Amino acid sequence: MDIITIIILTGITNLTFALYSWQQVRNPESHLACKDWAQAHGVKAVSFFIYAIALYTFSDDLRWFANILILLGCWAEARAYNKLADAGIKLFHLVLGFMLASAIFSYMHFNSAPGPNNTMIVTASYLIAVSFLVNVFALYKLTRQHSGSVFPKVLLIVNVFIMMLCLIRGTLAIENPDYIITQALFSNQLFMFATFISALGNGIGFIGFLKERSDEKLQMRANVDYLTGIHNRQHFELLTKEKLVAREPFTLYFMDIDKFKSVNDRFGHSTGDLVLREFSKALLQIENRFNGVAGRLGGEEFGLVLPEQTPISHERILAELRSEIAAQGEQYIGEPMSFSCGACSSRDAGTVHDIMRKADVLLYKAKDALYAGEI
Ligand SMILES: Nc1nc2c(ncn2[C@@H]2O[C@H](COP(=O)(O)OP(=O)(O)OP(=O)(O)O)[C@@H](O)[C@H]2O)c(=O)[nH]1
Repeated sequence: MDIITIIILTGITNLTFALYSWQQVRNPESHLACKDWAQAHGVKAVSFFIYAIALYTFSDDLRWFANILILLGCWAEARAYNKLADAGIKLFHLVLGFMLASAIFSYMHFNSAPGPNNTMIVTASYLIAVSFLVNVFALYKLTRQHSGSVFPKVLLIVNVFIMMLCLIRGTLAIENPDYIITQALFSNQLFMFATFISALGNGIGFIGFLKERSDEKLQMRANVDYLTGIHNRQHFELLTKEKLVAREPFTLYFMDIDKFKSVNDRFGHSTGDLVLREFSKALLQIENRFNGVAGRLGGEEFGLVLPEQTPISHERILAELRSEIAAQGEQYIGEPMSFSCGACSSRDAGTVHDIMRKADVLLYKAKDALYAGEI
């Protein structure tokens, strides 16, 4: 395959991934870096197409322009990876990097022999390697942040590979003055092929990472109650079912905050929301301390699953929770608050729904008793 075909293929690959990433910008779950990455690869795609035309027409000016665009694409890509990893490199430094690289490249281009030549191969290779070094720095941080994901590692390997390739190519060109004449064709073909592979690797790594992250966020949304951050009803039921299937004996508590409507009516919904969030925090602490499951089942209704064996008795845990909500009531509405509770052991019913139904019946008995003034 001749070099111009490989360059065009590389351009098409960059363009395809750029369009996909650009389309993801509208996805509310996508990362902010999506837009920068799409722009960078759009610029790279254009630069490869211009480069192909430059080689075809033997135009030095077009070759210079294509190289400046390649540098711009590379530094824009560094910006995207920096944003993705929150690596802390300032935009100013990236712009400065691009300006310096363009200035050095332009100076060398206009002061060297016309046509592709040894000096320009060395200059372009080293200058591109610098921007890949920035990518490597940001991607190394990304791999540390997401050690469980394979995609940052793919991106890191691809970027180390292309950076090394640039350095080797530049060094070969320095050490061999005949490089351009004897090896250029083969070496450039190999180099462009490697650039094509790296475009593929970068695309697959980045898009794969984006998809993985947005799936994780969607999963979170599906499992977590939006207001309080604890499990929603569906996930609470699923986790409870897992305990039941694993035959881990437990008791399920159904809790309902008393007279919550009057909190909303007298102090406003934002205070009501605050109470719900604070109560959820207390439940979450219990979940973590006792390997339980806490969830918001509806408005001001909550579920708590506690393993049968806990270091302190369930009565004490519930008493702690009661004094916690009483104190929260004092703090937020100036009077103690309370909740009513119904309970059912996993030994007393066969399915999660049966357990919840039985606990619910007992909860409403407790409510009736509360209103009847019996407790
Ligand atoms: N602030 C806030 N209020 C909510 C939310 N979800 C449900 N509610 C309110 O919770 C209140 C529940 O009222 P009720 O079912 O009468 O319960 P209650 O006033 O606690 O009465 P009892 O349960 O019988 O003690 C309603 O006013 C709902 O508007 C929420 O997300 N935020």
